[in-house]
Amino acid sequence: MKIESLNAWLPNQKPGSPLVIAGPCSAESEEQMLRTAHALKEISEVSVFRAGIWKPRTRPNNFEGLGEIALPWLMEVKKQTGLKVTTEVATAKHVELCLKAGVDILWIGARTTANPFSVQEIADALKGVDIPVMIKNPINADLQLWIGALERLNLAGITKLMAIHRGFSVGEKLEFRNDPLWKIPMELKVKFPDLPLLCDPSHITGKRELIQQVCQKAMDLDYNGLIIETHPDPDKAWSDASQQVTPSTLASIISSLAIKKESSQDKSYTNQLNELRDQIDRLDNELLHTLKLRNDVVEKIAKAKIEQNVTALQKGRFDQLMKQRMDAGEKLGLGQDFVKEIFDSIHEQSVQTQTNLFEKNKK
Ligand SMILES: C=C(O[C@@H]1C=C(C(=O)O)C=C[C@H]1O)C(=O)O
Repeated sequence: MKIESLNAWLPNQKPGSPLVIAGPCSAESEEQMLRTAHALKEISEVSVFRAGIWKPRTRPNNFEGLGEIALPWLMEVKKQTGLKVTTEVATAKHVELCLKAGVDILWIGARTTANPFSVQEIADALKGVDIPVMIKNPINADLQLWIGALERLNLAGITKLMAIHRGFSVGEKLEFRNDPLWKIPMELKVKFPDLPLLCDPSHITGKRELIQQVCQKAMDLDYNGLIIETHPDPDKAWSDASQQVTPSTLASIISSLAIKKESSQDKSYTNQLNELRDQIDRLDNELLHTLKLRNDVVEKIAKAKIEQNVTALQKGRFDQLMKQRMDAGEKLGLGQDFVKEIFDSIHEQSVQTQTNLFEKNKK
């Protein structure tokens, strides 16, 4: 993918400080938007104003956004405050209306990203247009679908692309509204290092009290920016009331953040890091060696099972083993989920090794 860096098209963005996009979940009135925008303008880090005009809702008969009539209000925000403005588009018609009005940045929502037909329709409507587009992760935990949407826009000639991490629907009751599954955006960042990545803590948490901690985590993971729902009177918001913050809360969240740099040239730091990374390299090699030894034993077990015509999977043994490993891990201060994930993966591979040998032995 050919992606332009943030600074190439947002020249006022201070290098090293996060891009902050803020504004209400939904446009409710011109007065509400201007009031929010004027308060946001006073926060120097905020450079883009957001407001939803077309709202995809899970169930019918909920507030679905005011639609087209709110577009001139967005433009009035831009005129009065100088902030760039952005809204969500889900159809070619939305794109056409936004382009006609002069909206600066578009975003594609999580439900739309999940549907390649819709993404392609938007990409086609943007052919030959030079406008930044932000793409939220699909609601389901599918990195390829997210990449696919970015590629569709990129193939249509959009090079000012950004990804927004808003968490994933996993259908379980969680502390957060959407499961962040941090490893998915991290994989995206490693795969496309030039692609700016923003965090949407409002949709991840669903609760305003948890927003600060998620913002800090995003900064610790080297995200390029934040998109945070902000409302002058959050409890009275027409949508997503519990996750919106006031402009003054937003200001204190932003000023509380410890912004880290990507690297440091400090001599004693680099020396220390090199030594510690040597240790990691050695330990990882030992881990690999141990895994190879374990695999040799698994192969011996497979041969014994072939003789006796016994199944590869032994649920009782695995349950017992997992319990013991998790207890032992906990005593060592390792997280239970971490230990479980590792042994699940080792076990899956082990069973696979055995069934491959069973198969080979048949021939
Ligand atoms: C290796 C075995 O086969 C499978 C793999 C296991 C493992 O890798 O530890 C454990 C139980 C079995 O499901 C075994 O039966 O011991």
